[in-house]
Amino acid sequence: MIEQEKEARDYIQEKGGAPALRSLSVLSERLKDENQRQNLVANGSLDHIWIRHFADSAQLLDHVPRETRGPWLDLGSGAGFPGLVLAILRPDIEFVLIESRRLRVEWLERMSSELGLENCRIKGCRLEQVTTVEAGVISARAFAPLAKLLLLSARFSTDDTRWVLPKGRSAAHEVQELPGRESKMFHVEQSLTDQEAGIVVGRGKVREKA
Ligand SMILES: C[S@@+](CC[C@H](N)C(=O)[O-])C[C@H]1O[C@@H](n2cnc3c(N)ncnc32)[C@H](O)[C@@H]1O
Repeated sequence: MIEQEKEARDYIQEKGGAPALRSLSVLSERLKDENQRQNLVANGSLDHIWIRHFADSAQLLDHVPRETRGPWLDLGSGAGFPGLVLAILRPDIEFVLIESRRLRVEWLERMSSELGLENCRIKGCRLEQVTTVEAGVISARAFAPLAKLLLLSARFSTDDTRWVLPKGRSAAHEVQELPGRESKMFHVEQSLTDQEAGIVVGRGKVREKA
C-alpha cells in the first residue's frame, strides 16, 4: 500500500522519471489554485494529492500491458483524473479526455497546453455525443455506476479493449450485479492507495444493450 506522500512520489518517479515529477508538481500547484475558483476535487484531498489523485491514477498502468495502443478514452475526466496523469506518464499513447462541464473542459485544455501534452485531446461534450471510435483502453473514475458506465461506453469497445475502472468500495458488488456475460468479463484488483477500494479490470467488447 502507498501510505505516504513520499511513497506516492517515488511510485510516480519509477513510472515516469523526473519529467513526470516536474509536470505533476506543476499540476499540483495549479490545481490548488483552481480549486478556489471551481470545485474540482474535495479540498481535504489536496493535502494528500500525490496519493489521492496522482498515484491513484497512475496505478491503472499496472493493469494495462505495456504494448497496449490507444486511443485511451477517459470518461468524465473532471479535474484530470486519471486522464491527465496517465497522459503525462505515457506520452506514446493517444489519450482522449471526455468531459461535459465547460469550466472543467477549459481547465483540462489549459493544463494540457501548459504541460505540452501533444498526446492528449479534450472532448468538451457529453459522452453520448462523441463519435464512435475503437478504444484501446477505457478508464473512468467516479463517472457512473458500473452498469450504466458500460451501457454508455459499449459502442467504443472491441474484443481487445482494456477496461480499468477505479470503483472504490463498491467494486466487487457492482461486478456481481452485472448480467452473466459481463460479470465474467471483469474482475477486481486491489487499489494500492486505499485498502478498501477496488479497480474493476477487464478486456473485451461489451454488449450495447442489456
Ligand atoms: C465525480 S466527477 C469525477 C471526475 C474525475 N474522473 C475524478 O475522479 O476526479 C464526474 C465527472 O464526469 C462528468 N460527466 C458526467 N456525466 C458525463 C457525460 N455523460 N459525458 C461527459 N462527462 C460527464 C462530470 O461533469 C464530472 O466532471
